[in-house]
Amino acid sequence: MNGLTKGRSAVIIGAGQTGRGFVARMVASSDYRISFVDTSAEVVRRINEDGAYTIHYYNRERPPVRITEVGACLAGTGDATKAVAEADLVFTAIGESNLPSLAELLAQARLRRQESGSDGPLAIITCENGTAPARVLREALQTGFPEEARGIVVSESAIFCTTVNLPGTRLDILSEDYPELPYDGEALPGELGIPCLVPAERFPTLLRRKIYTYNCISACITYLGAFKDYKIYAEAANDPDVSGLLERLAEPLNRAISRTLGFDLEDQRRFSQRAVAKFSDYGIVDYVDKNARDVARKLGPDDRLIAPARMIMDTGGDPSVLTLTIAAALHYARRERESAAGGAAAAAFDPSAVLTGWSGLPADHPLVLRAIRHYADLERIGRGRDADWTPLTKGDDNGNLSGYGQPGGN
Ligand SMILES: NC(=O)C1=CN([C@@H]2O[C@H](COP(=O)(O)OP(=O)(O)OC[C@H]3O[C@@H](n4cnc5c(N)ncnc54)[C@H](O)[C@@H]3O)[C@@H](O)[C@H]2O)C=CC1
Ligand SMILES: O=P(O)(O)OC[C@H]1O[C@](O)(CO)[C@@H](O)[C@@H]1O
Repeated sequence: MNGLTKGRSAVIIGAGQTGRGFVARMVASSDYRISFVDTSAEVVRRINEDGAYTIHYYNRERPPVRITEVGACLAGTGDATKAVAEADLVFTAIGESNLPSLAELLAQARLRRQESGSDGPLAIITCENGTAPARVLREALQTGFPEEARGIVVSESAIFCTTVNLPGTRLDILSEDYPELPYDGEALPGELGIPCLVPAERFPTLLRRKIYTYNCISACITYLGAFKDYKIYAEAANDPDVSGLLERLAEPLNRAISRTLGFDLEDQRRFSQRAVAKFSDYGIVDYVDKNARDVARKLGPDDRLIAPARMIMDTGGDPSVLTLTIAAALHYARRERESAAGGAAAAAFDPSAVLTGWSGLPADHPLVLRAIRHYADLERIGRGRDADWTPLTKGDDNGNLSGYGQPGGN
């Protein structure tokens, strides 16, 4: 225990699977008191009633970790502002697209801090899957609260740890045994007193690489797996059609990322192989639907499918595995709309309009045209594990999928 850090306070905004199940474990290994802020009254109530919960590992040989003496405040209350104002370190784990909604809370907390004479900056670390979560939060702060923004430092981290709620419990978590949280040490210099937090340089580039490799591969497993009607994530990853497509994706993706972001190709290959190996591990029980949430975000211009597909095209590779995944993601979005509207929205779903709206690409962009053709291919083949995917997976003489030819063609 580091005596210098004794009595410090950490606030984790977002008491969900990552906040409660991973970030808290990273912080609990140091001498910070932990409190949560969440919009869910139910989660806040449970944390305050129980004051503790357990993180179990997929690897049953590792003893579970008990997180104790925790409390929580409901977002939007004075208690939440007070907790953030008094915090030595604040984490967010609420989803990148929700970050702008924190600007007011953080600005009020900063003001309160100043008024109470404690003038140090409010230090935030985002724990979100996104390509630029710190920028998203900084921009919201600067737009809405330019004065207070000057006293708020925003760093970002990369989450490699899979966590799921443990069914049948109030707050317990099932977690991968991941030991550390890498974060942007240039944005937040200085000793934090939390050994599991590892500062890294060039962090915005590292985070983009993570989203465009690890989360890109994950999105392929998820949406292709969802179209085949898998529920368990590792089963989807081990499906022969899906794993064959991942193999086909690996080289163009690795070359594109290595060239565009400046990583050594061999190192990039190992990085992507590790991701595939993890996602194929039946011991890490994760769910297709959990990974499929928020399709609009995942089809955004800078996110895990569109940006790497463009990088692959720009470096002369075949982006068809990604355009097929984009098509499967559109089918997922359509099914979500249908079930929300009781089936009524089926006829109204225009995949091209949805994709151009989310991705920002024009309707005649080669990636959009390919994805829309794949959308029709998938419709023809039909859902389920027994559908014959040979027309989609066999590739042409040049190794391109579906005979769609070279990049730039459609
Ligand atoms: N669960 C996982 O395995 C992984 C999650 N992540 C990332 O972690 C972040 C959180 O994801 P999960 O924990 O899985 O989601 P989750 O849905 O389990 O938890 C999110 C929590 O944030 C709360 N929340 C939402 N908006 C809020 C706001 N404005 N203020 C306060 N609380 C708010 C929700 O009520 C919920 O309790 C996301 O950015 C996700 O991409 C990254 C890698 C792995
Ligand atoms: O909110 P997102 O971007 O789906 O991220 C969460 C997912 O990311 C992963 O770490 C990898 O896909 C999953 O374990 C997790 O469900």
